[in-house]
Amino acid sequence: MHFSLDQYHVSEEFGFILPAPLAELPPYYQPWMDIALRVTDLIYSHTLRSYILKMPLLNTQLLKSHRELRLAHLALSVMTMGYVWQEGENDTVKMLPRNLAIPYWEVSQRLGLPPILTHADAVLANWKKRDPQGPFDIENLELIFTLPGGDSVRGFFLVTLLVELAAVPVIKSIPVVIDGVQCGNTESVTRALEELSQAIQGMTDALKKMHAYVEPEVFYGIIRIYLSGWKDNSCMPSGLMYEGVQAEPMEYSGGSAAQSSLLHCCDELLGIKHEAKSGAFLSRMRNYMPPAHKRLIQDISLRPSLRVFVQQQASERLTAAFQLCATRLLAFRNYHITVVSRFITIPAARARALRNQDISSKQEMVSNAPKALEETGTGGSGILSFLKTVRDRTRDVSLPLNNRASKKSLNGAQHQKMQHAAQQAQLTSNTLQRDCLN
Ligand code: HEM
Repeated sequence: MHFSLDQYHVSEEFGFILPAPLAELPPYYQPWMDIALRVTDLIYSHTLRSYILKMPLLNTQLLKSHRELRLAHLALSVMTMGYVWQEGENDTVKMLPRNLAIPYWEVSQRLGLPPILTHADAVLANWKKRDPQGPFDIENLELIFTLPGGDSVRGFFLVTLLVELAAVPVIKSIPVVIDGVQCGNTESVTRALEELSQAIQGMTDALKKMHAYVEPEVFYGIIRIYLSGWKDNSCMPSGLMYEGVQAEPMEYSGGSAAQSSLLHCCDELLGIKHEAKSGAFLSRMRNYMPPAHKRLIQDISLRPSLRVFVQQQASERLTAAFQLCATRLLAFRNYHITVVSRFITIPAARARALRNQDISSKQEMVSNAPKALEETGTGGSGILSFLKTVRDRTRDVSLPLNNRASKKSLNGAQHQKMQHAAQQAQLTSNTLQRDCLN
């Protein structure tokens, strides 16, 4: 049967990004919007919690469309993160009040999303164009809701959105690859993999923009706490009670691009198998995705193996195209590790050093960062060792090229192009590894 993207809530133009998100809810929900749009100011004036406590309990049945529900979830998520973290890690709350918790729970249930800020909220559904006729580029984009962190928070969410946009051709190639494998069409699988590898390169290029738009100290010292959850978080050891929803507190992980469906799709398509502990974390992250996106990942995993097909066909051009996808995915993960070093590991070391010398001052943004986040993030294991394990398993999927055979079956220009691209990708990952990982 032909593999179609229609049933997965993804589009040929926007991939996993929610197309044209709404920026307004029906007027009945104005009390939510009035607060959600001012969350940052209300946090700075330490008044957000009192505004939320006075908010009316609204009926969610007036929310009808998927886009209305997504906007409502985003607004309620931003309020929740602000409510919990308004006073930093030392004065958190045990309970989310019923007038926020009940509608949040209902909207979450209808969407199949957890009641916490996810990648699907903050990135996929949190954008609008300044000039509606203008291009989809960062200068013409704005967030619908923001959190403390000024231009850096805008940059963090929008650059991540650009990575999602760069990956649209990845999503478009998936059905072509799957159908091609099923019908034994080597030529179409090869071409689709060549496009896919180019799109992965585009994702890495988009990720590089993080440095231009986000300041590491602001990310580490201000933004990160508002993305944090209440699972494996020592400053909220028993999670959060959602008043009027359940008598026991619940635990949820914070927002992270580990919840983006992109890399999960690439992994399943290329046949990358993760090690038990990191694999368990990544599978858990699938519960933080819109259910249709999670289903796409699962359905890819149920299809016959692309890697086995590539090995069976013994076509050098096909093998080279597969190999290029694997190498470029490896380069993306390596680059991501350098980003994490710059935005988390280095500022964390600085914060620790300042603390040890007892010279932490309010002026130093990193000194104000929550200590509880220094060692958490991934179910207890260190962030970098988790990311390196995931990276190493990506390397394992490689199908090295047999050089002599490849010269025979590819024409000269094709061969040179593939060789050059593969060498470039290899060089990038070698350099990155040498520079920052060892
Ligand atoms: C300043 C920028 C970024 C930082 C500091 C950062 C940090 C992290 C951290 C700490 C993790 C570990 C898992 C967790 O704690 O949730 C992670 C995982 C991950 N991040 Fe990022 N990230 C950034 C940008 C991005 C972007 C733009 C993407 C692209 C969509 C991305 C994709 C991923 C993926 C896919 C994982 C799961 C591990 C993997 O599959 O390799 N990250 N990130």
